[in-house]
Amino acid sequence: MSNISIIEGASDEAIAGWLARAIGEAIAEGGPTAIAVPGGSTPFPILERLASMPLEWSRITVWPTDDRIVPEDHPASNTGRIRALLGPVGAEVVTLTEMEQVPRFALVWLGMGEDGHVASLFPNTDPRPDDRDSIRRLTPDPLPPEAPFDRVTLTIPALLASDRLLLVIRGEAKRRVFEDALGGRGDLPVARLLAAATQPVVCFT
Ligand SMILES: O=C1O[C@H](COP(=O)(O)O)[C@@H](O)[C@H](O)[C@H]1O
Repeated sequence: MSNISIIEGASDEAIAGWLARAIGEAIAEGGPTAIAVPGGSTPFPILERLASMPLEWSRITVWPTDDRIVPEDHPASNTGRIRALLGPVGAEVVTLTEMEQVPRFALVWLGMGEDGHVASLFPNTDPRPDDRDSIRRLTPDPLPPEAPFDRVTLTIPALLASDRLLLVIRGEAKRRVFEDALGGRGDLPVARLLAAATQPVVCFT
């Protein structure tokens, strides 16, 4: 497991500031910069603040870590919501399909569900660090009631082909799941991901 820093009680503004610095550093190293960002509900207030920060957005390609198989104008579409915020400032936002060639990411930002899923790697899907595919289409079981759709997702090796990992874990129940994963207890997707990570990981709670 890699070097993990936990930053407690961070505001959305503080997390957006951290992201802007990390992305700015990656851009300064030259060339196009690919990042991956989560969906769900937690990231959007942070993304709203990030979108107003002075970054060279035209040099940034944004990949959703995962999405629900719905049209982009559906309220549950992660890609649609990310594009609505970051398209207007000049970022390229990728639509995740099994046909895409996945780059190495400067930064992968992940959320986590209370069931220990990261991206759309749900416990029933047996996500593996040695998966040969970078992107998979799958069906969560049980289907989460707030987003009961088939999914498309980056796999563990695609998420770990990154220079940094960031997690934002809010709420006591998620915190307990995360602490168990860190302590090597259980075999949930988040535990598998963290066990295989070698890059620096920052977790905001
Ligand atoms: O369905 C999803 O859920 C997770 C967690 O979302 P949150 O709303 O509890 O923050 C998210 O990370 C993932 O990208 C999303 O598709």
